[in-house]
Amino acid sequence: MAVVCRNLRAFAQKTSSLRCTPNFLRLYSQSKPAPPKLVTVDVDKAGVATVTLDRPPVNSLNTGLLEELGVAIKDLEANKTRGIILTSSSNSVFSAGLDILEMYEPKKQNLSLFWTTLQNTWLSLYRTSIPTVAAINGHAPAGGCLLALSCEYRVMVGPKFTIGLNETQLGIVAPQWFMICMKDAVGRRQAEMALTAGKMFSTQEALNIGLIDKMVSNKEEAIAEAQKFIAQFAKIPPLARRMTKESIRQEGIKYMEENAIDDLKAFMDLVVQPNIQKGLGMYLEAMKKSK
Ligand SMILES: CC/C=C\C/C=C\C/C=C\CC/C=C/CC(=O)SCCNC(=O)CCNC(=O)[C@H](O)C(C)(C)COP(=O)(O)OP(=O)(O)OC[C@H]1O[C@@H](n2cnc3c(N)ncnc32)[C@H](O)[C@@H]1OP(=O)(O)O
Repeated sequence: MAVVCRNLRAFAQKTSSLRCTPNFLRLYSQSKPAPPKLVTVDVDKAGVATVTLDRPPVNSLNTGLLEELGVAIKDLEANKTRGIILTSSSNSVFSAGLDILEMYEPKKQNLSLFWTTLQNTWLSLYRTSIPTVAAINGHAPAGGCLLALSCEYRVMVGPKFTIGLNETQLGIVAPQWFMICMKDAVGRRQAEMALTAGKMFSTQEALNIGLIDKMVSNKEEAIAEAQKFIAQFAKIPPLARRMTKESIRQEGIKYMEENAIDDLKAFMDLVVQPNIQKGLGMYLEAMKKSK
């Protein structure tokens, strides 16, 4: 029932007029099949989970997908999974980042839920004691790059895909915790250059600055490399590993624990500004026209 309720809540979030009331749940569960899952989880014989983002066409991160991803991580932690490989069901996009439709002409309550779900899911992924690898099998702009950066190791299919925190190109500032993730991976100097320019890196460029750890030529190779990375931890005492990861990631963890409310307020205040709303509308229009 918990899973059904979660799925229904995710569905209700997609359809602003519906609410997850008991009556709605009863009526809905009697009359309609469950909505498709946005995240699938497959655990192999070695106990390694492949977590696949599955929200066509571009895995843009809406509240429903983020919530499912957060729940999947918690479930895998409870089941003592040996590793998590985060990947995409698309063969050209890992994730297009935050779903712009969640931010365009939003209801206040939905916007708040969206951002807190992003914060919580990010923190779950960033701090999980389970070894994490992003198998990046397509473009990964902005929030898509954030998800990859939150993993411990990044294998990317190249050479034609791009990755980066491109927020300044969109006229916005990446939140502090996005910046911390980039600094974690490439160091302060490269992070400053990447973020101020909002640079999208080719796979080779990303490899050169350490934004990704390995370039491969297809998804199967990416998964195999991810499995190899995870396998090395079989010989490492888990408590020592967990404490080391938690300690080395302290800046990001502490930042979110201490600033989640201010971060939410800053986001909410910014998004509803008329000039930002106008910009979002134009951006959506431009994406449609570029087809
Ligand atoms: C832009 C945000 C601006 C302001 C926010 C305001 C305040 C926020 C403050 C702080 C938050 C800061 C954090 C932001 C992080 C983010 O993640 S913002 C999102 C940034 N993402 C992008 O800019 C990526 C845009 N997409 C692309 O570049 C391409 O789609 C991509 C290269 C990923 C794939 O290309 P392609 O395969 O050719 O697909 P299409 O471009 O044709 O897209 C297919 C349909 O998907 C829709 N779509 C694409 N990206 C998004 C998205 N992020 N959200 C919602 N919808 C998206 C696109 O419109 C097409 O729809 P259609 O089929 O036409 O209906």
